Amino acid sequence: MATLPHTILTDIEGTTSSISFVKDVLFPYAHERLPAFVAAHADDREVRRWVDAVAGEAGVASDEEVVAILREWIDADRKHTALKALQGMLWAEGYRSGDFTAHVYPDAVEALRRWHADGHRIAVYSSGSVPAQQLFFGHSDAGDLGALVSAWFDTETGGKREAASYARIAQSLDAQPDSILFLSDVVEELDAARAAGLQTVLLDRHQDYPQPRTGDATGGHRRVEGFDGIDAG
Ligand SMILES: CSCCC(=O)C(=O)COP(=O)(O)O
Ligand SMILES: [Mg+2]
Repeated sequence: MATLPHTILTDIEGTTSSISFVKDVLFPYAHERLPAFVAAHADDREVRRWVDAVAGEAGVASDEEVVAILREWIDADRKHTALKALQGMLWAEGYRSGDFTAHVYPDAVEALRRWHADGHRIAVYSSGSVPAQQLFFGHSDAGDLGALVSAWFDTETGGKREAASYARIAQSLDAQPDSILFLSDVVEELDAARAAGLQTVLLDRHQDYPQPRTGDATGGHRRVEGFDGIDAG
């Protein structure tokens, strides 16, 4: 990339961080603790808000039914805003008690630090809720990376496969779309970002995608295998 755009907007799972950490550590942690968590916090306003939202959407009445639905959604990797908000609350306990730290690829840590030091603005757009994103970067394997990120977006801004979400993010960042580079492992997300005028790069990490996505499978997006390839080419 000849000149790196001023703003770098990055996805998390499969991009800065391994899919396996999310699927094999975070999701099982939430799945196991969800019933006790909802029972213990049933009167907390934020918990109630999301539990009631799922109950209304699914047409069920009891918290136990909602919990069963949420656990099915975890197994199916549904990127539902209510699930993501509740997962974030659950993971808070795990990070604070030191049960795990968040995986961030060393090449991503190095590039994020370098871009930040060079004056680039770094923003995150993930299906994980904003509080979950902040916990993630605040408790990474490489320490607290939260200060590197100056803006956070989740699906309350809109779905990651919808061009309108990226237009909203550009507006919120007060930036021209083409001054933003979006990094993701998901071609459909990159397609949506490109349709909104953003620059795009596909992360195709061998650990996450053992079959390289080349040719048509890249969707015409520039493909790299790690963050060190982004401002190298
Ligand atoms: C930062 S929260 C953990 C990741 C997560 O729950 C998730 O759904 C990640 O999706 P992404 O949009 O970052 O691929
Ligand atoms: Mg991803």
